[in-house]
Amino acid sequence: MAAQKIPATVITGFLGAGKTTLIRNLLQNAGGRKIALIINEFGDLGVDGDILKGCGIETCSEDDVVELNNGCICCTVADDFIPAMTKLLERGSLPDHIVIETSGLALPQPLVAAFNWPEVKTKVTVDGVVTVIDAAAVASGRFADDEEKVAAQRAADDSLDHDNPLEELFEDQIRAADLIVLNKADLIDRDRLEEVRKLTSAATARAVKTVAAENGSLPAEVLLGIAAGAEDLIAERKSHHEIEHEGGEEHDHDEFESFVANAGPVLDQTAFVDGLKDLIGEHDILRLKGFADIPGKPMRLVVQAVGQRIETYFDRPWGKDEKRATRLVVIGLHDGLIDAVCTAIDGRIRSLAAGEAPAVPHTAAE
Ligand SMILES: Nc1nc2c(ncn2[C@@H]2O[C@H](COP(=O)(O)OP(=O)(O)OP(=O)(O)O)[C@@H](O)[C@H]2O)c(=O)[nH]1
Repeated sequence: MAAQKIPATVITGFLGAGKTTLIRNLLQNAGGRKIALIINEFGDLGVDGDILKGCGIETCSEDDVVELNNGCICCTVADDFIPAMTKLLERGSLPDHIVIETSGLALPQPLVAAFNWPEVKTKVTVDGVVTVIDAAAVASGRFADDEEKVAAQRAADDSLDHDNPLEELFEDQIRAADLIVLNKADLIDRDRLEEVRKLTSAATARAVKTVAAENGSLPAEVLLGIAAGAEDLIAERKSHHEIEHEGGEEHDHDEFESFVANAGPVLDQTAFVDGLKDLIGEHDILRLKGFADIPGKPMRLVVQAVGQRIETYFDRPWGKDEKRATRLVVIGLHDGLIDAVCTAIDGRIRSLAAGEAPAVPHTAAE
Protein backbone atom coordinates (compact mmCIF):
# COMPACT_ATOMS: atom_id res chain seq x y z
CA MET A 1 0.00 0.00 0.00
CA ALA A 2 1.34 3.46 -0.89
CA ALA A 3 2.34 5.59 2.11
CA GLN A 4 -0.11 8.37 2.87
CA LYS A 5 0.97 11.79 1.69
CA ILE A 6 1.72 14.47 4.26
CA PRO A 7 -0.82 17.31 3.98
CA ALA A 8 0.57 20.81 3.47
CA THR A 9 -1.34 24.04 4.00
CA VAL A 10 -0.24 27.18 2.18
CA ILE A 11 -1.04 30.39 4.08
CA THR A 12 -1.03 33.37 1.78
CA GLY A 13 -2.35 36.93 1.89
CA PHE A 14 -1.07 40.48 1.47
CA LEU A 15 1.57 42.15 3.67
CA GLY A 16 0.35 42.42 7.24
CA ALA A 17 -2.96 40.60 6.69
CA GLY A 18 -2.31 38.45 9.75
CA LYS A 19 -0.67 35.27 8.40
CA THR A 20 1.92 34.91 11.19
CA THR A 21 -0.70 35.70 13.84
CA LEU A 22 -3.00 33.02 12.41
CA ILE A 23 -0.16 30.48 12.37
CA ARG A 24 0.76 31.32 15.93
CA ASN A 25 -2.84 30.64 16.95
CA LEU A 26 -2.89 27.43 14.99
CA LEU A 27 0.26 26.20 16.73
CA GLN A 28 -1.25 26.99 20.11
CA ASN A 29 -4.32 24.94 19.22
CA ALA A 30 -2.73 22.21 17.15
CA GLY A 31 -4.38 19.42 19.12
CA GLY A 32 -1.21 17.34 19.36
CA ARG A 33 -0.39 17.56 15.65
CA LYS A 34 3.31 17.83 14.88
CA ILE A 35 3.51 20.78 12.51
CA ALA A 36 6.57 21.81 10.51
CA LEU A 37 6.72 25.41 9.28
CA ILE A 38 8.25 26.92 6.18
CA ILE A 39 8.26 30.70 6.42
CA ASN A 40 8.98 33.02 3.52
CA GLU A 41 9.39 36.79 3.79
CA PHE A 42 9.96 39.82 1.61
CA GLY A 43 12.86 41.83 3.00
CA ASP A 44 16.23 40.87 4.43
CA LEU A 45 15.24 40.49 8.05
CA GLY A 46 13.54 37.24 9.13
CA VAL A 47 10.99 38.86 11.42
CA ASP A 48 8.15 36.31 11.13
CA GLY A 49 10.30 33.24 11.78
CA ASP A 50 11.97 35.06 14.64
CA ILE A 51 8.64 36.02 16.19
CA LEU A 52 7.37 32.44 15.92
CA LYS A 53 10.57 31.03 17.39
CA GLY A 54 10.37 33.59 20.18
CA CYS A 55 6.74 32.88 21.04
CA GLY A 56 7.47 30.12 23.52
CA ILE A 57 5.20 27.51 21.91
CA GLU A 58 6.76 24.08 22.21
CA THR A 59 6.23 23.26 18.53
CA CYS A 60 8.18 26.35 17.42
CA SER A 61 11.68 25.11 18.11
CA GLU A 62 14.47 26.08 15.74
CA ASP A 63 14.19 22.65 14.09
CA ASP A 64 10.50 23.00 13.26
CA VAL A 65 10.82 26.37 11.55
CA VAL A 66 12.54 26.68 8.17
CA GLU A 67 13.04 30.25 6.97
CA LEU A 68 13.35 31.08 3.28
CA ASN A 69 14.46 34.68 2.98
CA ASN A 70 16.09 34.81 -0.46
CA GLY A 71 13.15 36.53 -2.12
CA CYS A 72 9.53 35.62 -2.60
CA ILE A 73 8.89 31.89 -2.62
CA CYS A 74 7.06 32.03 -5.97
CA CYS A 75 10.32 33.10 -7.67
CA THR A 76 12.67 30.87 -5.69
CA VAL A 77 10.78 27.58 -5.94
CA ALA A 78 13.63 25.62 -7.53
CA ASP A 79 16.47 27.11 -5.50
CA ASP A 80 14.86 27.43 -2.11
CA PHE A 81 11.50 25.74 -1.68
CA ILE A 82 12.18 22.33 -3.27
CA PRO A 83 15.51 21.83 -1.42
CA ALA A 84 13.92 22.92 1.89
CA MET A 85 11.02 20.55 1.36
CA THR A 86 13.31 17.68 0.33
CA LYS A 87 15.39 18.22 3.46
CA LEU A 88 12.28 18.24 5.60
CA LEU A 89 11.11 14.97 4.06
CA GLU A 90 14.46 13.32 4.71
CA ARG A 91 14.27 13.98 8.43
CA GLY A 92 13.97 11.03 10.79
CA SER A 93 10.68 12.09 12.33
CA LEU A 94 8.21 13.33 9.76
CA PRO A 95 5.65 16.02 10.65
CA ASP A 96 1.90 15.29 10.64
CA HIS A 97 1.30 18.51 8.73
CA ILE A 98 3.39 21.12 6.93
CA VAL A 99 2.38 24.79 7.03
CA ILE A 100 3.93 27.20 4.55
CA GLU A 101 3.63 30.96 5.03
CA THR A 102 4.27 32.81 1.79
CA SER A 103 5.56 36.35 1.74
CA GLY A 104 2.81 38.95 1.51
CA LEU A 105 3.87 39.70 -2.06
CA ALA A 106 4.07 36.13 -3.33
CA LEU A 107 1.83 34.62 -5.95
CA PRO A 108 0.68 31.30 -4.50
CA GLN A 109 0.23 29.67 -7.93
CA PRO A 110 3.90 28.78 -8.69
CA LEU A 111 4.28 27.42 -5.17
CA VAL A 112 1.24 25.18 -5.51
CA ALA A 113 2.51 24.03 -8.92
CA ALA A 114 5.78 23.00 -7.25
CA PHE A 115 3.93 20.23 -5.45
CA ASN A 116 3.82 18.47 -8.82
CA TRP A 117 7.60 18.22 -8.92
CA PRO A 118 8.57 14.53 -8.66
CA GLU A 119 10.64 15.09 -5.47
CA VAL A 120 7.54 16.28 -3.68
CA LYS A 121 4.51 14.84 -5.48
CA THR A 122 4.79 11.32 -4.15
CA LYS A 123 5.14 12.41 -0.54
CA VAL A 124 3.14 15.60 0.01
CA THR A 125 -0.19 17.03 -1.14
CA VAL A 126 -1.61 20.55 -0.82
CA ASP A 127 -4.32 20.14 1.78
CA GLY A 128 -5.46 23.69 1.12
CA VAL A 129 -4.52 27.25 0.27
CA VAL A 130 -5.72 29.59 2.99
CA THR A 131 -5.86 33.23 1.89
CA VAL A 132 -5.83 35.70 4.77
CA ILE A 133 -7.42 39.06 4.02
CA ASP A 134 -7.04 42.27 6.03
CA ALA A 135 -10.77 43.02 5.96
CA ALA A 136 -10.24 46.52 7.35
CA ALA A 137 -7.71 47.39 4.64
CA VAL A 138 -10.02 46.05 1.92
CA ALA A 139 -12.94 48.00 3.37
CA SER A 140 -10.88 51.19 3.29
CA GLY A 141 -10.24 50.70 -0.43
CA ARG A 142 -6.57 49.73 -0.10
CA PHE A 143 -6.70 47.28 -3.01
CA ALA A 144 -9.03 49.15 -5.31
CA ASP A 145 -7.92 51.53 -7.99
CA ASP A 146 -8.12 55.18 -7.10
CA GLU A 147 -10.43 56.07 -10.00
CA GLU A 148 -9.62 59.79 -9.88
CA LYS A 149 -5.87 59.14 -9.94
CA VAL A 150 -6.17 56.72 -12.85
CA ALA A 151 -8.30 59.19 -14.78
CA ALA A 152 -5.71 61.91 -14.17
CA GLN A 153 -2.90 59.59 -15.32
CA ARG A 154 -4.84 58.66 -18.44
CA ALA A 155 -5.45 62.31 -19.24
CA ALA A 156 -1.72 62.97 -18.91
CA ASP A 157 -0.51 59.95 -20.88
CA ASP A 158 -2.79 57.58 -22.73
CA SER A 159 -0.12 54.91 -23.14
CA LEU A 160 0.52 54.46 -19.41
CA ASP A 161 0.11 51.01 -17.90
CA HIS A 162 -2.56 51.42 -15.24
CA ASP A 163 -2.47 47.98 -13.67
CA ASN A 164 -2.65 48.36 -9.94
CA PRO A 165 -0.12 45.90 -8.44
CA LEU A 166 -1.96 45.80 -5.11
CA GLU A 167 -5.26 44.98 -6.77
CA GLU A 168 -3.71 42.26 -8.96
CA LEU A 169 -1.99 40.59 -6.04
CA PHE A 170 -5.17 40.72 -3.99
CA GLU A 171 -7.06 38.97 -6.79
CA ASP A 172 -4.32 36.42 -7.49
CA GLN A 173 -4.10 35.41 -3.85
CA ILE A 174 -7.88 34.98 -3.73
CA ARG A 175 -7.96 33.03 -6.99
CA ALA A 176 -5.64 30.44 -5.42
CA ALA A 177 -7.73 30.02 -2.26
CA ASP A 178 -9.50 26.97 -0.87
CA LEU A 179 -10.46 28.96 2.20
CA ILE A 180 -10.66 32.73 2.59
CA VAL A 181 -10.18 34.20 6.06
CA LEU A 182 -11.60 37.70 6.48
CA ASN A 183 -9.26 38.68 9.27
CA LYS A 184 -9.25 41.80 11.47
CA ALA A 185 -13.03 41.52 11.71
CA ASP A 186 -12.71 43.38 15.03
CA LEU A 187 -11.80 46.57 13.16
CA ILE A 188 -14.95 46.93 11.04
CA ASP A 189 -18.69 46.59 11.57
CA ARG A 190 -20.89 43.80 10.20
CA ASP A 191 -22.11 45.72 7.15
CA ARG A 192 -18.62 46.54 5.99
CA LEU A 193 -17.52 42.98 6.64
CA GLU A 194 -20.37 41.81 4.41
CA GLU A 195 -19.21 44.22 1.67
CA VAL A 196 -15.71 42.78 1.92
CA ARG A 197 -17.13 39.27 1.72
CA LYS A 198 -18.92 40.19 -1.53
CA LEU A 199 -15.80 41.83 -2.94
CA THR A 200 -13.60 38.83 -2.24
CA SER A 201 -16.18 36.37 -3.59
CA ALA A 202 -16.37 38.41 -6.78
CA ALA A 203 -12.62 37.96 -7.28
CA THR A 204 -12.88 34.21 -7.74
CA ALA A 205 -14.99 32.22 -10.17
CA ARG A 206 -15.03 29.24 -7.80
CA ALA A 207 -17.25 28.88 -4.74
CA VAL A 208 -14.78 29.20 -1.88
CA LYS A 209 -15.67 28.95 1.78
CA THR A 210 -15.15 32.25 3.60
CA VAL A 211 -14.84 32.72 7.36
CA ALA A 212 -14.38 35.85 9.45
CA ALA A 213 -11.72 35.93 12.17
CA GLU A 214 -10.09 38.12 14.79
CA ASN A 215 -6.36 37.62 15.18
CA GLY A 216 -6.61 34.62 12.87
CA SER A 217 -8.21 32.72 15.70
CA LEU A 218 -9.87 29.71 14.07
CA PRO A 219 -10.08 26.07 15.14
CA ALA A 220 -7.39 23.85 13.63
CA GLU A 221 -10.21 21.74 12.17
CA VAL A 222 -11.30 24.70 10.02
CA LEU A 223 -7.83 25.47 8.71
CA LEU A 224 -6.49 21.95 8.32
CA GLY A 225 -7.99 18.86 6.71
CA ILE A 226 -9.56 20.61 3.70
CA ALA A 227 -8.14 17.82 1.49
CA ALA A 228 -8.24 20.00 -1.61
CA GLY A 229 -5.35 18.39 -3.50
CA ALA A 230 -4.83 21.88 -4.94
CA GLU A 231 -1.74 20.87 -6.96
CA ASP A 232 -4.07 18.97 -9.31
CA LEU A 233 -6.32 21.99 -9.81
CA ILE A 234 -3.86 24.73 -10.73
CA ALA A 235 -5.29 25.14 -14.24
CA GLU A 236 -8.41 26.74 -12.79
CA ARG A 237 -6.55 29.13 -10.49
CA LYS A 238 -4.37 31.10 -12.88
CA SER A 239 -2.84 34.39 -11.78
CA HIS A 240 -3.04 37.60 -13.84
CA HIS A 241 0.60 37.03 -14.71
CA GLU A 242 0.05 33.47 -15.95
CA ILE A 243 -2.89 34.58 -18.07
CA GLU A 244 -0.97 37.51 -19.56
CA HIS A 245 2.26 35.56 -20.17
CA GLU A 246 1.02 32.14 -21.26
CA GLY A 247 4.30 30.43 -22.16
CA GLY A 248 6.04 31.33 -18.96
CA GLU A 249 7.81 34.67 -18.87
CA GLU A 250 9.54 35.24 -15.52
CA HIS A 251 7.45 36.99 -12.95
CA ASP A 252 9.09 39.58 -10.70
CA HIS A 253 8.35 41.93 -7.83
CA ASP A 254 9.62 45.11 -9.42
CA GLU A 255 6.65 47.10 -8.22
CA PHE A 256 7.73 46.70 -4.60
CA GLU A 257 10.81 47.74 -2.69
CA SER A 258 12.18 47.03 0.76
CA PHE A 259 15.16 47.89 2.90
CA VAL A 260 16.26 47.45 6.49
CA ALA A 261 16.64 50.58 8.61
CA ASN A 262 19.24 50.27 11.37
CA ALA A 263 19.15 52.57 14.36
CA GLY A 264 20.58 52.83 17.84
CA PRO A 265 18.70 52.46 21.12
CA VAL A 266 15.26 54.07 21.28
CA LEU A 267 15.35 56.75 23.97
CA ASP A 268 11.64 57.60 24.08
CA GLN A 269 9.37 54.73 23.01
CA THR A 270 6.17 56.79 22.73
CA ALA A 271 7.76 59.57 20.69
CA PHE A 272 9.44 56.95 18.49
CA VAL A 273 6.15 55.21 17.71
CA ASP A 274 4.36 58.52 17.07
CA GLY A 275 7.19 59.58 14.77
CA LEU A 276 7.00 56.29 12.85
CA LYS A 277 3.29 56.78 12.36
CA ASP A 278 3.88 60.17 10.75
CA LEU A 279 6.69 58.80 8.63
CA ILE A 280 4.52 55.94 7.35
CA GLY A 281 1.77 58.38 6.38
CA GLU A 282 4.16 60.77 4.63
CA HIS A 283 5.70 58.05 2.45
CA ASP A 284 2.78 55.62 2.10
CA ILE A 285 4.84 52.81 3.60
CA LEU A 286 2.89 49.56 3.20
CA ARG A 287 4.56 47.60 5.97
CA LEU A 288 7.16 48.21 8.63
CA LYS A 289 8.24 45.59 11.14
CA GLY A 290 11.17 44.53 13.26
CA PHE A 291 12.67 44.90 16.69
CA ALA A 292 13.77 47.86 18.81
CA ASP A 293 16.28 48.20 21.62
CA ILE A 294 14.76 50.04 24.58
CA PRO A 295 17.53 50.87 27.08
CA GLY A 296 16.84 49.54 30.56
CA LYS A 297 14.46 46.86 29.29
CA PRO A 298 15.72 43.28 29.26
CA MET A 299 13.27 42.33 26.50
CA ARG A 300 13.31 43.34 22.86
CA LEU A 301 10.41 45.41 21.55
CA VAL A 302 8.54 44.03 18.52
CA VAL A 303 7.35 46.83 16.24
CA GLN A 304 4.57 45.95 13.77
CA ALA A 305 3.01 48.48 11.44
CA VAL A 306 0.44 47.82 8.75
CA GLY A 307 -0.28 51.15 7.14
CA GLN A 308 -0.47 53.65 10.00
CA ARG A 309 -1.73 51.12 12.54
CA ILE A 310 1.22 50.34 14.81
CA GLU A 311 1.47 47.65 17.46
CA THR A 312 4.37 47.19 19.87
CA TYR A 313 5.04 44.57 22.51
CA PHE A 314 8.00 43.02 24.29
CA ASP A 315 8.32 39.42 23.13
CA ARG A 316 11.47 37.90 24.65
CA PRO A 317 14.68 38.83 26.45
CA TRP A 318 17.65 39.70 24.29
CA GLY A 319 19.96 36.69 24.03
CA LYS A 320 23.25 36.65 25.91
CA ASP A 321 25.29 36.76 22.70
CA GLU A 322 22.75 38.77 20.75
CA LYS A 323 23.64 42.36 19.87
CA ARG A 324 20.91 44.73 21.07
CA ALA A 325 19.88 46.83 18.09
CA THR A 326 16.95 48.54 16.43
CA ARG A 327 16.26 47.01 13.01
CA LEU A 328 13.12 47.58 10.99
CA VAL A 329 12.13 46.29 7.56
CA VAL A 330 10.43 48.97 5.48
CA ILE A 331 8.30 47.86 2.50
CA GLY A 332 6.57 50.09 -0.01
CA LEU A 333 5.78 50.54 -3.66
CA HIS A 334 8.88 50.86 -5.81
CA ASP A 335 7.85 54.28 -7.16
CA GLY A 336 7.55 55.60 -3.61
CA LEU A 337 10.71 54.04 -2.18
CA ILE A 338 13.32 55.36 -4.60
CA ASP A 339 16.91 55.43 -3.22
CA ALA A 340 16.78 59.02 -2.01
CA VAL A 341 13.55 58.34 -0.13
CA CYS A 342 15.00 55.19 1.49
CA THR A 343 17.99 57.22 2.66
CA ALA A 344 15.71 59.90 4.05
CA ILE A 345 13.50 57.36 5.86
CA ASP A 346 16.54 55.55 7.24
CA GLY A 347 17.93 58.86 8.56
CA ARG A 348 14.58 59.82 10.11
CA ILE A 349 14.31 56.47 11.91
CA ARG A 350 17.80 56.93 13.35
CA SER A 351 16.92 60.44 14.50
CA LEU A 352 13.61 59.28 15.96
CA ALA A 353 15.41 56.58 17.95
CA ALA A 354 17.93 59.10 19.22
CA GLY A 355 15.11 61.48 20.19
CA GLU A 356 16.33 64.09 17.71
CA ALA A 357 13.39 64.24 15.31
CA PRO A 358 10.29 65.70 16.88
CA ALA A 359 7.04 64.14 15.64
CA VAL A 360 5.21 66.33 13.11
CA PRO A 361 2.43 68.07 15.09
CA HIS A 362 -1.04 66.82 14.17
CA THR A 363 -3.36 69.38 12.63
CA ALA A 364 -6.76 70.18 14.09
CA ALA A 365 -8.47 68.57 11.06
CA GLU A 366 -7.02 65.10 11.90
N1 LIG B 1 -6.76 44.44 15.11
C1 LIG B 1 -6.26 43.32 14.61
N2 LIG B 1 -4.93 43.23 14.38
C2 LIG B 1 -4.46 42.08 13.87
C3 LIG B 1 -5.29 40.97 13.55
N3 LIG B 1 -4.52 39.98 13.03
C4 LIG B 1 -3.25 40.44 13.02
N4 LIG B 1 -3.20 41.70 13.51
C5 LIG B 1 -2.03 42.57 13.65
O1 LIG B 1 -1.58 42.92 12.33
C6 LIG B 1 -0.15 43.03 12.31
C7 LIG B 1 0.41 42.12 11.21
O2 LIG B 1 0.14 40.78 11.57
P1 LIG B 1 1.03 39.58 11.02
O3 LIG B 1 0.42 38.32 11.53
O4 LIG B 1 2.46 39.82 11.30
O5 LIG B 1 0.77 39.72 9.46
P2 LIG B 1 1.49 38.93 8.27
O6 LIG B 1 0.45 38.69 7.25
O7 LIG B 1 2.21 37.74 8.79
O8 LIG B 1 2.54 40.00 7.78
P3 LIG B 1 3.69 39.84 6.64
O9 LIG B 1 4.36 38.52 6.90
O10 LIG B 1 4.58 41.01 6.87
O11 LIG B 1 3.01 39.90 5.33
C8 LIG B 1 0.32 42.66 13.70
O12 LIG B 1 0.51 43.85 14.42
C9 LIG B 1 -0.84 41.86 14.27
O13 LIG B 1 -0.92 41.90 15.67
C10 LIG B 1 -6.72 41.10 13.83
O14 LIG B 1 -7.53 40.21 13.56
N5 LIG B 1 -7.12 42.29 14.34
